[in-house]
Amino acid sequence: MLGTGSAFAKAFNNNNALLKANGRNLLVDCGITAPKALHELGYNFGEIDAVLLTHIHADHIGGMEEFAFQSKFVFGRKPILYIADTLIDTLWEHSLRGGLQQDPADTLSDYFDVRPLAADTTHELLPGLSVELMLTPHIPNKPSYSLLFNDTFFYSADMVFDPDLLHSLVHDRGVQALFHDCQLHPPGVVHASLPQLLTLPLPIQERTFLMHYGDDQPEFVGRTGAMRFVEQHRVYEWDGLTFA
Ligand SMILES: Nc1ccn([C@@H]2O[C@@H]3COP(=O)(O)O[C@H]3[C@H]2O)c(=O)n1
Ligand SMILES: [Zn+2]
Ligand SMILES: [Zn+2]
Repeated sequence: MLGTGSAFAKAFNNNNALLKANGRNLLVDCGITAPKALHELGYNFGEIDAVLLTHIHADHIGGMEEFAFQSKFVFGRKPILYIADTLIDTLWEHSLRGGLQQDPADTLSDYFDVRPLAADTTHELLPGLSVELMLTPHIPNKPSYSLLFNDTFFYSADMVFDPDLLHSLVHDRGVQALFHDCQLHPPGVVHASLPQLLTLPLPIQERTFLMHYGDDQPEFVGRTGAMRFVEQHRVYEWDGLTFA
């Protein structure tokens, strides 16, 4: 995990991940802190093969300008950008164009190999790694897509509490682990709050790991029921069924 912090956290980096599969590197979101977070772990953007974005908030896309510029002008390559088809226009027109547009580069495709993803369909991202984008509620009229990797690992985008979805993932779809954003202090409003997540039944809590938390997270260790915190800079090994 490059970071496990909320949008306003200062003790933690933005909630972004580096997912490795068969020697390839996929960034899961690329927020404001991602360039420095990668550097802290000994990576540079030239080693990132692809990025997958969940939604258009700066803690999830704020590092994309540097990723684009470094890829084009430092490393001379065009990384793959996996993104929901509904987000492409907003990402370019309303977030990145102001910085990246320069003659003759006038589109997102001048910087990235853009691969639009339809929701509710399984897509192969890298050898051995597939994803299904699930539109999950975050802010009204603002699409945000949670991620289901290899049918077994759910990684929430920012989303409000949706216990029916979590129940269905575990009991109908056999999901083994859920990384979920968590607002430690209620009300959640645009995220699931810890008190809400604590109402989940034990079998779901046991599979749930909390991320996207605020700076006072250490005060909540031991107060999360059967749920555990995702830890920044920790490497989670995942064999398709379990984490270690
Ligand atoms: N309606 C909103 C919109 C945003 N916010 C806060 O701004 C943050 C943007 O990044 P985030 O990670 O989605 O978390 C959001 C809220 O903290 C909020 O609290 N209410
Ligand atoms: Zn966020
Ligand atoms: Zn958000």
